[in-house]
Amino acid sequence: MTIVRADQPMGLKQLFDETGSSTYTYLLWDTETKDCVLVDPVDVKVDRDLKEVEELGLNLIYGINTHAHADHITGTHLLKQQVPTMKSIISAASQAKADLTVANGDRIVFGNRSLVVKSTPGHTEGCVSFVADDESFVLTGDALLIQGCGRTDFQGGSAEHLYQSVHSQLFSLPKSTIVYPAHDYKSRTQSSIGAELESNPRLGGGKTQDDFVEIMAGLDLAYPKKIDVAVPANMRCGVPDVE
Ligand SMILES: N[C@@H](CCC(=O)N[C@@H](CSS)C(=O)NCC(=O)O)C(=O)O
Ligand SMILES: [Fe+2]
Repeated sequence: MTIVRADQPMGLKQLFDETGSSTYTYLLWDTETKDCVLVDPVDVKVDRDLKEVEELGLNLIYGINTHAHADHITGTHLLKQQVPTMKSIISAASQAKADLTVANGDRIVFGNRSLVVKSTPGHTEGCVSFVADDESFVLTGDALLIQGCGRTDFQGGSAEHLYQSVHSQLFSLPKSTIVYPAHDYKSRTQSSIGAELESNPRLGGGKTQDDFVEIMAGLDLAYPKKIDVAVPANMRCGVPDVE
């Protein structure tokens, strides 16, 4: 049986990859049982992540990815080598390999705490977001970024799907829910559903789906530098190519 301690905050540490990807990795834990998960770990930051786990006296249960990333290799493979009991998790819709796959509505339980899986495709077909058991925060991956959103021009991306995902699955959360994205390129650390609903320049402030599709079609972004290496590796849970 899962006893949700919604009267106490979940342990949360936001960790940043300053080496190029500007990825936020999240260490979440049950403050009573010390069971923890890492969400969106980066390969070059695995030693830092494990040091955090050790210093806080935590037991690493799951290494979770919001999607098959295009800009960096996930740390889940390296984490599994160092913590063989840890299980990797990704969405079934991503079609990537992992020990466990999840779909909309599933609950990822660690100790007496949990994350609810929300299917938020559009940046990639398999993107999911994770809502804390008490709805105090949501990890949005690359679906919803602070005053922005994930691009929709590769990996089965679709501006129409992303608009629907954000409006139906994320903007329906309480306005007070804190938004923790997988990236920020301007040193911002968090937002809220209320703030994004009101002023996200792509998706908020009453922007229609047609407005959004036009905005996304005009972005003209350079492809991530590591995309050709990162996507195939991430489809294998971060296992590098073996020639
Ligand atoms: N410069 C970076 C890649 C930047 C990028 O494309 N970011 C993605 C998220 S990682 S798949 C994105 O969706 N950006 C949206 C935006 O509006 O910038 C690199 O080369 O690694
Ligand atoms: Fe991405």
